[in-house]
Amino acid sequence: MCGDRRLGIWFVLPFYFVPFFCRILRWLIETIHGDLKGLKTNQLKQLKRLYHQRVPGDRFTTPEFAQRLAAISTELEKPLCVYFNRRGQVIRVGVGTPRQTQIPPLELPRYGAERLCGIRCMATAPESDQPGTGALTALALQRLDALVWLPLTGSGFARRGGGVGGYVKSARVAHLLPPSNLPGLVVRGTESTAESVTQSTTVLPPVPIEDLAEQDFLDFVTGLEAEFAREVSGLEIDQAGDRVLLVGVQTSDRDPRAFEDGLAELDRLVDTAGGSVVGVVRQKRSRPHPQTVVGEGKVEEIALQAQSLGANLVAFDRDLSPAQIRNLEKFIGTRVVDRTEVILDIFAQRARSGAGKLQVELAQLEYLMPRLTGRGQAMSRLGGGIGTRGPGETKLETERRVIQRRIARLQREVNELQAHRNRLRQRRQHHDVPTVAIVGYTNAGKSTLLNVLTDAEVYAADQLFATLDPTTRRLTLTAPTPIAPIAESEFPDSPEFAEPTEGRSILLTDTVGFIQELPPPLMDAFRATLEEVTEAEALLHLVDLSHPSWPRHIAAVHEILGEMPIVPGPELLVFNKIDAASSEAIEQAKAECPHGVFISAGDRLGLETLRQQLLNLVRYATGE
Ligand SMILES: Nc1nc2c(ncn2[C@@H]2O[C@H](COP(=O)(O)OP(=O)(O)OP(=O)(O)O)[C@@H](O)[C@H]2O)c(=O)[nH]1
Ligand SMILES: [Mg+2]
Repeated sequence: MCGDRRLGIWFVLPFYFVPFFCRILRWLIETIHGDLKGLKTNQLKQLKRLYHQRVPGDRFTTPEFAQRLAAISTELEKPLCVYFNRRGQVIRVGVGTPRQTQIPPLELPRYGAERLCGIRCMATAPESDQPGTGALTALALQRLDALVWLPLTGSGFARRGGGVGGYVKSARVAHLLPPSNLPGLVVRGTESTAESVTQSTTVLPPVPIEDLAEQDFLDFVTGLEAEFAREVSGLEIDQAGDRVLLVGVQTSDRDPRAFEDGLAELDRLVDTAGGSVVGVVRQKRSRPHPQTVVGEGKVEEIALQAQSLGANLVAFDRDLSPAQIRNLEKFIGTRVVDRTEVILDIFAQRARSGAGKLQVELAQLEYLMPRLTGRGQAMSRLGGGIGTRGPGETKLETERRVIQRRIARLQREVNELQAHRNRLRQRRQHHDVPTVAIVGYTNAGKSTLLNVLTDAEVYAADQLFATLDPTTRRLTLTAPTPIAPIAESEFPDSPEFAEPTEGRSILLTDTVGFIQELPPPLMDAFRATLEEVTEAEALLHLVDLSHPSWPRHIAAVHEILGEMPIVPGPELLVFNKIDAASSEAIEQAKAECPHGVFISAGDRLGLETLRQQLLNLVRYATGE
């Protein structure tokens, strides 16, 4: 009997609770967005009722819906926006302009550059018959299917039977333009938001509302998407990697030349990482914005540029905090990386040897560790690209603890590697062969020089960070040939050159290239490799004299050497690529560094003088 009653309760309970939950659900779904100040309850109810209406999926609108919306808007004396999905269902109602009621980036579906977001907005406008920059910005930022603009007449009438009419007569449709319509796909330079938005959107002439209701919306949108897809696939054939928008922030502590150099270097880094730069946005600020690095307006401009140029990655020329990356990704809607991540990605692609891979993995994990939470919420990191290669992807999803354990293990392995290298070095010292490490900015020609001096076969290429692992080769320095080759006569030899000297064997080590503001995780992870430098008896500091920023490169190398725990031995400054350097650069270098040696490793110029100077350097370093 009692059991029967209990059963009965279980049977009846859902009838009480289901409607209750349905009401909560409806309340949650039927939210009215935007500025609700001063709205009466019955007006709110009227707006909520819009959620129960729908238009046929293949129509822009129906005259009835447009008139109903216009009538409410006229009564409220406020603009209204209604958002539809492709099935014609109302998914959002807002009081205000398209800008004020737009869907936050995280709530928007993202289908990639070849598709639109699947949502269209119908907006009433009490005052303007044409969408302005604000509305078009919203259209571009959300990648809306279309914006249907309904200018209000200011009056109207109620029909018998409940219908309304006369509140709106004509409508305008605005939509996004495929990238080829932009003047010059590669936009390098700053553009204002207004300019880029008018370039990436178009507003069609007004049509009577009845005529618009006759037009096939699905035909329109599939045609537009087909055009986007054609162009995007064309772009993808051209460039397989990431399409990257660079952002440079010139804070007051940055010298303008150094800033431009840094930006050019980031361009090169992105290129080396396999991405292609599609545009550059610059901003001058006294200091970085704590939340978003650049100002609010600039974030919007970046988002718009990324949209209109079809960029899928935004790279900043400075390091970003984990919170800044999260905020930027949320606003911009694409992945955001900083300079360190681009460099780490290059290292991940380049690492060949076990030791190199180990060090890169350690650096990547140390970098990613504080950035694990909330990263990549706005977009999938699947599918590869800058910042996703190497150990990143799968481990990102694993727990922090697992990663910490892995870091500890890698650290132990790096320590073992360090001990192994120590033993090798001790053996060399045991044989009393002095070591000279070739150091220098990345791409200076270090590996090329080792190859021409010792017939080594180290990989040398016009790429940043072509070398990650050190290579050591023996070089026998003998007395100079008495007749100097033609090239030598261009660069007068030092007085010692003519003196016959006896031969001597040295070990020459090619090392990983340096870069300004070397990311600390890399410095840490490459400790074992960099010790080759600190333990060398002397350094051959190679400088690419054909690079316009060579003085800055010298300073950057000195700065990194200064941070090393053991002070490296004496240094010989060698200027490379004189075949490609300007005569002014050669003159300036000679004036500033009178003891420098001038060579072209590529054209084998000045090598005899270099050998001689190396011998002197080694003698000086070993106290002979
Ligand atoms: N014009 C000219 N190019 C040179 C010379 N020496 C090297 N290069 C070129 O410079 C580029 C970089 O050479 P690498 O030897 O790989 O430079 P690296 O310093 O080892 O570079 P990383 O290992 O990437 O740090 C290659 O394309 C070389 O062909 C030179 O004397 N003149
Ligand atoms: Mg190299």
